[in-house]
Amino acid sequence: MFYAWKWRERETKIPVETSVSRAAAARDALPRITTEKGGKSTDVCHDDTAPRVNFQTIDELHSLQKKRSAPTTPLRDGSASGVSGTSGPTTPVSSETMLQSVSASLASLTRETGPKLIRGDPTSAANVAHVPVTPTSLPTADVSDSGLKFTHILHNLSPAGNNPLNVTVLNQGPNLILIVVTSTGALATLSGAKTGRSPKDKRVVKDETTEAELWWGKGSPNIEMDEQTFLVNRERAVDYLNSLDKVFVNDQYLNWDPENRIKVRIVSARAYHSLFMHNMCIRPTPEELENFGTPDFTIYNAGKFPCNRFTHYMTSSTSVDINLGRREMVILGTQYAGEMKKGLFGVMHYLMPKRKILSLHSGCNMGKDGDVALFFGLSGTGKTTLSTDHNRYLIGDDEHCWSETGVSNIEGGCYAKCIDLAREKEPDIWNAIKFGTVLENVVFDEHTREVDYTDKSVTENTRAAYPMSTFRTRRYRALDHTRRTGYTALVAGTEEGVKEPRATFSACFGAAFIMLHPTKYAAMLAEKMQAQGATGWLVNTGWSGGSYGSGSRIKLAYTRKIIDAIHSGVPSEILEPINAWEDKMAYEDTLLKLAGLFKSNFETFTSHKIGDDGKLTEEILQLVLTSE
Ligand SMILES: Nc1ncnc2c1ncn2[C@@H]1O[C@H](COP(=O)(O)OP(=O)(O)O)[C@@H](O)[C@H]1O
Ligand SMILES: C=C(OP(=O)(O)O)C(=O)O
Ligand SMILES: [Ca+2]
Ligand SMILES: [Mn+2]
Repeated sequence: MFYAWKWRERETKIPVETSVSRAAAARDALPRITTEKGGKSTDVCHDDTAPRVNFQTIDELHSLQKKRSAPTTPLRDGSASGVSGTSGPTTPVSSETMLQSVSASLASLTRETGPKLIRGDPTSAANVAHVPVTPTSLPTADVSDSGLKFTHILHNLSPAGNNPLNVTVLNQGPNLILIVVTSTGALATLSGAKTGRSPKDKRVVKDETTEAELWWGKGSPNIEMDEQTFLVNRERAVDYLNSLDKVFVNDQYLNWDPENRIKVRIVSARAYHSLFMHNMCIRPTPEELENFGTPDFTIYNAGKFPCNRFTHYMTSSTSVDINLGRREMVILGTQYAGEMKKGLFGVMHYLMPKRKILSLHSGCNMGKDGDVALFFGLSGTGKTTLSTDHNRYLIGDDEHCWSETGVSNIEGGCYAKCIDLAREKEPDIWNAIKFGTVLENVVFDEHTREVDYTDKSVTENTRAAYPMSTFRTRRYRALDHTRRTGYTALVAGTEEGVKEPRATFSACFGAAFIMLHPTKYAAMLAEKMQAQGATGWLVNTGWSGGSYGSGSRIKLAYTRKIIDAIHSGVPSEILEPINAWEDKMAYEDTLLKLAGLFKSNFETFTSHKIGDDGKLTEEILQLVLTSE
């Protein structure tokens, strides 16, 4: 059984041949299901009441972000220096249709049919476009205060032009974390207490369909919740959003392949989240926006507003909930913007394989001759850095789809780690940090507003989110040759609680985002590599010359040279890692240890059968066992 998504579903069969060589209109609410109650998932969930290392209060967090300095250039504190812009809507979308659609998205499931909406910024009354809205309900006994007021909708704002995002940003009030314009024009902000993703707080609704289709249990990133609990959290987020004076709404696309793109709506409380998704998702043209219609998937991002810990399945005040049946995601108790993009990536990991399209956690670029390279790796291994190559066209830095016709980027922007970012080392990323770019959790000088990229006071996981239009790019391109490079490790910072690199075998170089069993993606990868004659390379972008502690991270310049060598067809023998280790015995020991970890990790997958006869599982296992 498939969910009734609005697009044409193609017949999908999991390919069974392998061998890696050269390689809908709203679905009715689901029937309530019963799930095991009690402490089933206590081993995977965490308690976030542990004291923070760096800050205890919002004021302390703010003071971490601002470096003390002597005021050389007097700038007026906080306010709109260097910022201009007028308020009011500029998108030519049919206002009434959009408002009705957003009102339906924000409707409480238990009270009014939808909030009363007005376009524009309430803080600039003169410029607000009042659009007549048909009253959704007359006051009755169950009406709420939020049903009596108007909510201002800031729809598809962009950072530039006549749009008021920049002004809006600075007008969020004293209790909220603000955005500050830095010396390059990039907008710096804080994500609050959570500065990385919260995989232990991610929940996926288990219903009769997802129970059968998704990967559950040991090793899986999908921690179950039931439909009813999802609705409780959804209502919590919607009620919170409806209590606000203004709400940001982004209507955008995912996937540059026009045949396989989906329409997403992001409803959020903070300008920063709206601007982040404006940069990260594909931006519709005014005409496309006019005819946007009903989104295929909606995110309700309540940001800092927490979940209720007395709610079933909740083990902290953060909850990131995905409901594939309702085509909705709810975010409570975290403002880290990466949750939104990676949440949508999970949705693509569910939808695309149904259409025989392989979703990939990878960077991607293309040479002048049309050769395509995919860079697989967990967070911090270099997908963004290495796919941003001055001599090649950037396709995308993180999320791709490999279909029969080519590789396409899912997103419209990049999300670069910027710890220790330097102009000389990474000029392209450096230059992308300008007006419109969102800088998350970086530290800047309070007077000059120059960013200090070496400063980890807030977090090591500092980020820059910028639109792809910054680079020479090819958005979508038929595939000629694919070279595959891969390495996996878990670096500090991107996930809460990870403080130093850890050896890990993350299925598909991104187990946190997959929805189906890893062997399904593995089978598709094997088939596609074989069909396209793709070559795979394992490139170490991590420790060289010894383990973490004694060795050091291989220089970025050298990694780039190795990748250049791969592109120009150098023989693989010269790229032997043992040559870099002085202590050959230590190398052998580490290798053996790693092989042992790899083998025991793989045992998780041996029980899973693909296809009717499990032949593919056996073949993959055979490959693993003979490669020792
Ligand atoms: N040899 C190397 N190869 C790739 N990145 C490196 C290397 N040495 C250091 N780095 C740094 O590691 C980080 C890689 O992060 P990023 O490219 O954002 O990873 P990902 O996109 O895979 O999460 C960057 O800060 C980069 O400067
Ligand atoms: C944004 C993320 O991805 P990456 O670190 O791979 O860029 C993340 O994992 O939160
Ligand atoms: Ca987190
Ligand atoms: Mn990245």
